[in-house]
Amino acid sequence: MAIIEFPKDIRWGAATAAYQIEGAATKDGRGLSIWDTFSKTPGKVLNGDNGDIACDSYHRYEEDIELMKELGIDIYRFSVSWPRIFPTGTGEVNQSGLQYYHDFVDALLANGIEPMCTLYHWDLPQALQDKGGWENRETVDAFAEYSDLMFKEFDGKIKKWITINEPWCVSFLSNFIGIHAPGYQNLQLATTISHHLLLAHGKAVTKFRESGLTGEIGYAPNLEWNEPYSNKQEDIDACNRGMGWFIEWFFDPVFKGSYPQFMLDWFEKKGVTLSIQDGDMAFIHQPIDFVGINYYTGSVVRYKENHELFDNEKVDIGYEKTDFDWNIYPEGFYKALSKLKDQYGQIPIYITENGACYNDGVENGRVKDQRRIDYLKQHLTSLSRAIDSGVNIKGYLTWSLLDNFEWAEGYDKRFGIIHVDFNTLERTKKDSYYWYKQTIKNGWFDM
Ligand SMILES: N#[N+]C[C@@H]1[C@@H](O)[C@H](O)[C@@H](O)[C@@H]2O[C@H]12
Repeated sequence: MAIIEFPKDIRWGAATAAYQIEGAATKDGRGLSIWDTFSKTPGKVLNGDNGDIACDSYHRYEEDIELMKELGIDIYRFSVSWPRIFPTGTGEVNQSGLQYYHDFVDALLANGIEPMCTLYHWDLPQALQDKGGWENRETVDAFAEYSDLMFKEFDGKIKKWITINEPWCVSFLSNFIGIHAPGYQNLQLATTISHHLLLAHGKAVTKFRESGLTGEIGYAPNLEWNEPYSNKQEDIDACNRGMGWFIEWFFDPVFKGSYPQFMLDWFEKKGVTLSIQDGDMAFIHQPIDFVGINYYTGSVVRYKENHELFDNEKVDIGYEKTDFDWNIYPEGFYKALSKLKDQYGQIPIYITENGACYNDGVENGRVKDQRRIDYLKQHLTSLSRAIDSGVNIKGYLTWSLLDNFEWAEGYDKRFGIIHVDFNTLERTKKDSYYWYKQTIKNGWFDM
């Protein structure tokens, strides 16, 4: 067997998000979010599930923190529910919402766990959506106002900030593919929103820098790896378009100051234009302290004329799949991280999400999720290989600490290393929890 070892200073953590775990959807002045609306729209979420209760972490966070402490993580990524702070998105602040996050963050710190705070993990205040949501540039300014308040309110307590989680999901998955809130299917709308999200990121970074507060700030794009089916140029180009949707489209503006021309050209062919106002790119392109990478899967891709958005198709060559039917593709993790290093240099990277959906249940008080352990071993091996090749990895946070509300899949898809019974809300540590705990303690594992 091979020993896979990690640098002694790597951070080990876990991640969640507000709408997926908190519940208490109408408690203590919280306003409605687009996911409250979407999840209660018939047919949008499997089994009609919603986040009204979720894991009830709003009331049970002390138990969750005990589980984190036992696990041995030293950093925990969570998100703030924007409508818990600004019930209508701007204007009057909900002090109860601020107090909740103060109590939560204080409890993390008291247990030696550093908070990594995501400001936007998809739960846009419905009141802002009613005024056009991310298509409306006023939402960009509202996000900057919300971010500025959070920076100042939690100065000294939170020192790692993530502006936007997975802008590709917020823009294209939610407004072109349409399976996430608010559920539109309009490529021009989605592309406009992708720009406004990056602008919102940039304006929040500006607020952070202007505040002079201590800490680091970044964003958390997601990416999939596309492997060309052959070395034919048409297959290579088809792959690059598919990956360009995730990588160059959301990285070039931040790290190079402009959108990738090959993607602009392709979108123009599809009748999509990008309206960039003077000064936008300067906001977007300003330096950040780290980038969070969310990686789950990859695919073999080939050219297919006039097929879908990028004239390409995924080819099933028999990769094992998770219970979400996603390819298990750890090689893609290494290749994607290497591509980022080659294209964007030595940006500090936190793996802010990596994990797998396996729906193993509790049997005699135990959850035997060996498939999740195997997934984590494979991907941490790829991560170790990336570190050895010089990729500037600062930490690894698995998705997720808890089984939780998996968006359009509701509670049907389980990503946690801790099982949650959504009837009783009882937490059960899975075998993968114990494996991850030992790996964190050792700083290595036996492949
Ligand atoms: N699906 N899936 C699991 C996971 C989702 O639960 C997170 O909220 C997202 O940031 C990202 O999509 C990844």
